[in-house]
Amino acid sequence: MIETSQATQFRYAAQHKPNQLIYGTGQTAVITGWTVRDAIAKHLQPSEYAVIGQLYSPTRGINLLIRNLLHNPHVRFLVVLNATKEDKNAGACQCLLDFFRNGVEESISDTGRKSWVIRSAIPGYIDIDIDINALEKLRHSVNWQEAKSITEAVNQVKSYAQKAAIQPWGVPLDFPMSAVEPTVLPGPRYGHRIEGKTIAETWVKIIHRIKTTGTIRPTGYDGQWQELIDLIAIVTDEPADFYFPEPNYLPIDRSFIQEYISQILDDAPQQEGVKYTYGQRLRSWFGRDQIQEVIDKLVADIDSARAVMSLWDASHDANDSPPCLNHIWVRIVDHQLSLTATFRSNDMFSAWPANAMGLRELQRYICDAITQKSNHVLKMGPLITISQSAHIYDDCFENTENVITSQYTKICQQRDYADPAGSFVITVQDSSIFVEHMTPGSGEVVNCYSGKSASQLSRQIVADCPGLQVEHAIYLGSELQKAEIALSNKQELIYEQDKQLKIHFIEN
Ligand SMILES: O=c1ccn([C@H]2C[C@H](O)[C@@H](COP(=O)(O)O)O2)c(=O)[nH]1
Repeated sequence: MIETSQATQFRYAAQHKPNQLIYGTGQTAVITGWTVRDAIAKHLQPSEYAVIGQLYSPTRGINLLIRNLLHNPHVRFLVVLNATKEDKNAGACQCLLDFFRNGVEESISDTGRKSWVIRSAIPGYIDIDIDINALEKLRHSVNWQEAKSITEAVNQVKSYAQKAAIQPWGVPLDFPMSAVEPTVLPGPRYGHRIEGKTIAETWVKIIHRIKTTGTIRPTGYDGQWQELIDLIAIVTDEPADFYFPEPNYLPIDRSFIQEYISQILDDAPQQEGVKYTYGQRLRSWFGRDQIQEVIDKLVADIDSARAVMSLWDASHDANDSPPCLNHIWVRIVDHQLSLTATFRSNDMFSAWPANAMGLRELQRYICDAITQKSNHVLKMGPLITISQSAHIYDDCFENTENVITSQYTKICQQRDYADPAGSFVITVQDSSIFVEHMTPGSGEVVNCYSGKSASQLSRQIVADCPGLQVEHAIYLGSELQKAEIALSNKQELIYEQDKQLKIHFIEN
């Protein structure tokens, strides 16, 4: 605390996310939720606030915010701006207010971690390592107010700033924090292809791939993430009403998705402090309704490869918060309508499932509209997302591990053996191994191989069909090896594909 002739000045010291905050010298912390923090800061003097910061998530953000407040006992006032649709969807501000209103109880988090759970309808957790007496002291020492608009928040901060300086409620407090250190397996950094039937199944495979082989890097947001570059996810069969697993291990539920879909499909007015919405970029930002234009274009020319929607605005987006979803492309092949969406940056644990469901709904909307406006009978094809920076934030590592542990093995067991690269029939005849390569559907023979060496045949097949599924390729390698063993012991062993080698009984 520094006494000056004009006023008492305090210095806010952030232990967490220090570069994401705007610092002042007053005694009021301003939490702006999803409203950009500068939208408030520009109406205030630094002497009127202690700190201004955003809060997005109740499960990830509140814990760090509370830790920072415990370290800054000079903060005696809190203004929580809970103004936008995004705040309502996320529930973080609501949950923070419930912390001050109702407190916490010792319980178990969604992922089975012992935590202080906020007494709120919205799940929010605080680390159990924090002393409950400190939490109670904080709750009772800070005067808080909810604001529903920027003006209301600004007025509230100004009115707190009128008060004479108050003593800090205690000394700065810090509590230990356990870090989850990931181990990383080797793997390619650039270009991954992951396919699944549903968004849920694909998601588990995605987070497994990133978590096991992603590079650990700084995020630009005072933390780290694990990242793969250019990850293509292909969802083939998401049902119209969306598949939510039971129990639901996704980070979203049906009610969230209902709200979220309108952010992609519907226009939204520009609002101070509120970032773009995808619907706004698609429907009106460039002075045109790009969704309608894509529909009209494909109705006029079903074979068009020009059905593009662009969300990146080169004249604006060098600035703060450019959209993560940048490009959408719709294609019709064999009466199947596919949609490919490119994200420059994608939070694969927390955001991808909602992004994918929102895009799937857009795909369905376009598919239905084209069907209605034309004579074409269309089926829904795959949804494809290309995530350029496909990352998982370090504060989600533990949740990610939990989902992988509980779901990944189960998902890998649901195999189907249909490889679009076709199938192979292996026989041992006379003095050679014969392999016929056939198409997946009708079983037409498209190639034949023969030889005595399993490794040589494997190499030829892999060179001709580099897109073989990994499991299929491993299977072929082991079958060919069995065939080679049978061939070199022709008197004693019989090879039959997919069966154990049989012993030849020679009758005397
Ligand atoms: O629809 C969205 C919107 C945002 N993000 C994530 C990606 C990044 O983790 C973060 C945005 O950070 P910047 O790249 O804009 O700094 O939000 C998504 O995954 N999907």
